[in-house]
Amino acid sequence: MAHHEPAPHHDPKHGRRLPAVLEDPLLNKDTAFTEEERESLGLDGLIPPVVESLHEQAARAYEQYRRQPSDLAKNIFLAGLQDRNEVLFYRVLSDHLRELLPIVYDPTIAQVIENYSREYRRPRGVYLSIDDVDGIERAFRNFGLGEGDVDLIVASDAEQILGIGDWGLGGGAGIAAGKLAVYTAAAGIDPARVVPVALDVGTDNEALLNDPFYVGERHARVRGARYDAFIEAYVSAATRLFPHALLHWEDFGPSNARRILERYTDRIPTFNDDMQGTGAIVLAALLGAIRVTGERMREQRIVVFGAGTAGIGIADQLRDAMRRDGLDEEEAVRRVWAVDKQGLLTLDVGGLRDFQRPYARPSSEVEGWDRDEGGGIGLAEVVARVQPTVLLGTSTVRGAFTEDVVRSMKTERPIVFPLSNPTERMEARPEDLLAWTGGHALVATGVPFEPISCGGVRHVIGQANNALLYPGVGLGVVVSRARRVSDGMLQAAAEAVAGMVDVSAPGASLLPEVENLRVVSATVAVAVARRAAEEGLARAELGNPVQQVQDAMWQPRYRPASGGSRERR
Ligand SMILES: NC(=O)C1=CN([C@@H]2O[C@H](COP(=O)(O)OP(=O)(O)OC[C@H]3O[C@@H](n4cnc5c(N)ncnc54)[C@H](O)[C@@H]3O)[C@@H](O)[C@H]2O)C=CC1
Ligand SMILES: CC(=O)C(=O)O
Ligand SMILES: [Mg+2]
Repeated sequence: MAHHEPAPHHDPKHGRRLPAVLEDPLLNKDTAFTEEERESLGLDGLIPPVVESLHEQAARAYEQYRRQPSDLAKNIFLAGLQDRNEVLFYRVLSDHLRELLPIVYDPTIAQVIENYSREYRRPRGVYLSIDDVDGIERAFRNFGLGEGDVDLIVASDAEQILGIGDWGLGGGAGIAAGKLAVYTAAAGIDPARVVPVALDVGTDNEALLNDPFYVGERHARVRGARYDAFIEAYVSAATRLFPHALLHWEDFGPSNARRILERYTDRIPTFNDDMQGTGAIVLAALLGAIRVTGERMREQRIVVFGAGTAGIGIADQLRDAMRRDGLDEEEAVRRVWAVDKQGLLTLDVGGLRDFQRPYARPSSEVEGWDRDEGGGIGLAEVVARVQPTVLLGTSTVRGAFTEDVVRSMKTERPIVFPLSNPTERMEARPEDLLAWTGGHALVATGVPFEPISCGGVRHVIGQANNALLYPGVGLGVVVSRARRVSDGMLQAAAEAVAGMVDVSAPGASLLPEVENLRVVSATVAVAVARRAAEEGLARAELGNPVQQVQDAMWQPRYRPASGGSRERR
């Protein structure tokens, strides 16, 4: 190579280096660089001579994708594409959203996370360690974005990834990147203005601790004061460096999830997706379901199976919805029965968590109810006694909603949402729920399903996954520059989603279809931004929110290249 002219950014001390635009996935266009760009950027002879359109590149990439032998391989292929060329990655993802979302996100993301260290190829985002609290600010600075350059940060400590438990560093890195890919595909959040953050506090997962390939800190999870100090250091560095950013929390353990949200929700724009995003999307699905049954929100009797982060997050939002429909706080709380490992939560069961306590029932209410060997009141007994109209699953217990349990709901149109992810954690499969109820169950699930035929009706299964909601919330916050994420903004998001659904045809989905995700997200964003303004929380002027949301949405298309600068946009 010594006899060649040096490449534009050649530094002899460091050997040969490709021009920066080919190495930066946010700038790279590969065969789509025009003749003029190739000349001005010093790319002549470094790319095959053909000049292709994004459309042509996307067709090739999709062919390559289709040839991958497994879902995990497909995800790894797409991650490689994202690392080379983000515009092309998002073009392919957007063009085939329904097919690719389950590969980039739920359910395949669970496998990606379980295999993170073994399949590790290159870094993405910022890795923060509890063993180097002083390095937090440096890590963010090294990422290369300045004040005003960041709209959104997704952080996870991976204690409760989906329903698969503690996955340490790879869990945090994997879920943060996956959630952000959905933000961009669904709501056009600019991929140059986001940061995925893995908060590595150790792991209690023995398989990881003993895996020679594990890339995280090799010690047990740190808890208590040191944990809180680490979270505080993360929040203060992030808000100091990126004062406009929305801080999104994902897949924390139940006690930390709630404690962290409560600590910061009145101080900064922040939200917990598992508690609030899930609560709002389930509210949206339930609003659809009661339009079918013709009942009111305040009339529902709701059994929540799995009273953790998601379960109680949902309960809180449904309680608030019943209050808005005329019940007082006490009456609304009394229409929710929470069941966890101990069985029905009553005031006398051991191990009640703070956030479960409001839903725990007085013991006098359950006198004479059947108890199992351990003394608890199991789901079957609760359902038989309560005769709920709504049964929600956030337990991670596969198959917990048996035929007997569902039949004993005895209501004509049982509303049953097995929400646990990934697929092998679902409380019931939708085809079974429909078969057991002669097609009468109103079903929505956390993972996607193809439509199901039952009794001559084609049932479209709504995906009650927070992915249908949080991207629009994030976009609404970004556009309005909201100071906080309020309950009113989440309510507005839920109602906006519900308002997009027509449930009049038999078998209709209770939620909008994934193909329409960009429309859903834009609609949610407008509703969220408007509510932020009404509540005095918007820092941006909102003259025309519809247009402002549209203008803010990043599109996967190439922009004219502007020299070979390594500056991120
Ligand atoms: N569809 C969606 O958008 C979302 C779904 N989820 C799913 O919900 C599930 C739970 O997630 P998190 O709430 O974050 O976890 P979590 O750990 O906070 O909650 C799970 C709860 O289920 C309880 N549980 C475990 N085994 C049980 C049993 N045999 N009987 C009764 N209860 C039992 C646990 O004690 C815990 O309270 C996961 O599968 C997750 O993927 C979570 C967030 C969003
Ligand atoms: C969807 C989601 O956030 C979860 O399962 O944790
Ligand atoms: Mg989650």
